[in-house]
Amino acid sequence: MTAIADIMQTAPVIPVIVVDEVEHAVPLARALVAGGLRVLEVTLRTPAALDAIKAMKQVEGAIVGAGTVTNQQELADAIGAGSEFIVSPGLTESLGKAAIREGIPFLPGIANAGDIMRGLDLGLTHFKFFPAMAAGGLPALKALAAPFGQCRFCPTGGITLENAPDWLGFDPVLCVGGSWVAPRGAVDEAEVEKVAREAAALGG
Ligand SMILES: O=C(O)C(=O)C[C@H](O)[C@H](O)COP(=O)(O)O
Repeated sequence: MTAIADIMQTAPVIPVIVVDEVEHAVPLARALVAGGLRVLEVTLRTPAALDAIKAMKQVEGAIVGAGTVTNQQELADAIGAGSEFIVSPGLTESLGKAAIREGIPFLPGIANAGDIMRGLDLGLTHFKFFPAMAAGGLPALKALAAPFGQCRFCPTGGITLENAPDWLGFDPVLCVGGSWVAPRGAVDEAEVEKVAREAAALGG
């Protein structure tokens, strides 16, 4: 199993995906992977999400995980669907312990020092900074990261092609998450691939 640090360093942008119709899953994953974004976070926000995860895993090169995992039941469902990593908007002790017990790469959300300290208590060092822009943007993450030199981050929430380079220029940031690369609805594969390619190029 790939460690969360490796997953975070696979591509500079993790698409945050909302799938309403399972038919959209494979074309979307195919276009994103073709554009160079291999790590795909499918949010458990829609009834189609678990089937979308199963379907996307058939796309060669895709590393498919579940997002918006908020409790142990959702964790079990996500793992059952074949998720290769788990993203959560926040961090509870019960979810953190369960993810560690399962041995699945886990990226929980943090937004303050207490959240980070709860993660460190569990042995976690890699976090999603969420909601990145609303929680104070890059100045907030710089201030938060300073006392926690061992931690690495994936800012998500309000990230765009335009502001992503600023975030990625900060050393503790390994990647960013964003929905801008994965529009909802019917998939124009050529267009998604083009937008993904621009995002993948942020990695230099
Ligand atoms: O669903 C989750 O688990 C979340 O944590 C929320 C998402 O990460 C953000 O909604 C993505 O933010 P945007 O790129 O600004 O659309």
